[in-house]
Amino acid sequence: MKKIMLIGYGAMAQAVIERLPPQVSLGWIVARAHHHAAIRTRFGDQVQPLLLPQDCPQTPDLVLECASQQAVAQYGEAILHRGWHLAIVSTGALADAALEQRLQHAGGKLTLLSGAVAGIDGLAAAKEGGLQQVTYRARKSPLSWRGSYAEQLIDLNAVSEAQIFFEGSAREAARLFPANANVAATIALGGVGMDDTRVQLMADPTTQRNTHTLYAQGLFGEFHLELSGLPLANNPKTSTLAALSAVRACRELTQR
Ligand SMILES: NC(=O)C1=CN([C@@H]2O[C@H](COP(=O)(O)OP(=O)(O)OC[C@H]3O[C@@H](n4cnc5c(N)ncnc54)[C@H](O)[C@@H]3O)[C@@H](O)[C@H]2O)C=CC1
Ligand SMILES: O=C([O-])CC(=O)C(=O)O
Repeated sequence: MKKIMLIGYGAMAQAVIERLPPQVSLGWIVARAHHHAAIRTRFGDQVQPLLLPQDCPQTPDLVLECASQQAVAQYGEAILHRGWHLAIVSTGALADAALEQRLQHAGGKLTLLSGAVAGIDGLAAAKEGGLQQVTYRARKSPLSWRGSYAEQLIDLNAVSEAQIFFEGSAREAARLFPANANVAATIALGGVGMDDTRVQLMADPTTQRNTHTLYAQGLFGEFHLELSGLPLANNPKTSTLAALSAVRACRELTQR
């Protein structure tokens, strides 16, 4: 039996808990203090709520970050420094170049989950031959952008047709939209980097989906990938596929 630590107790963490493979158990949840009573009530002694990963008395087989870019910045180094395996979904944290360097040199094992997008394997292969252009566009409902920096760029209540409200680099997108543009960072890290990956963010009142469009061109030829994902019921910002990529990381623990 493999025993994992989850960081976060929000929509994605709940979706992961519901789908944990049979040979994987949840041992610890790093969560804000106000979640601890609910965790104890739900899991009894089986799962220990923690304020910090470092409070864990054992070595988890995997630490699964499903919380925020801020959580990666706050705990990432300490986890890796212990030699533990950390898988992160809030990949946009690596838009902070200094943090990326610290995590790369901290030890342990860092895995970037594919999250809400597909095609990163092909993009990384294409990179071996040289990539000339990588662009990414996210199209989500106005509801999915609510509470984000988008509110300063567009009137989300008044948007009547699909509208691009942000264009810039993956680094800018990931930092300005920490709960919405991690995919931009994932694509950047697999391809031409944070500064050369061009990103468009779009609000579309006619959609209920989170649609990710990836275009890459290089020596290999070109590809155009469009993924139309269903958001989680509890968080319209987050695609179901992102949670499933975390479940897959758990399943892989049992397949080694
Ligand atoms: N790579 C990808 O494709 C995607 C990545 N994400 C990332 O996953 C994160 C989680 O998504 P959801 O669960 O839907 O968000 P959510 O807002 O429903 O839940 C986040 C949870 O993490 C907790 N949290 C945040 N920072 C924390 C910290 N420093 N310490 C302890 N707990 C902390 C919050 O209290 C909350 O319980 C997003 O914020 C985003 O960074 C989300 C969607 C796609
Ligand atoms: O789940 C999604 O559709 C994408 C997302 O939030 C992100 O890239 O951070």
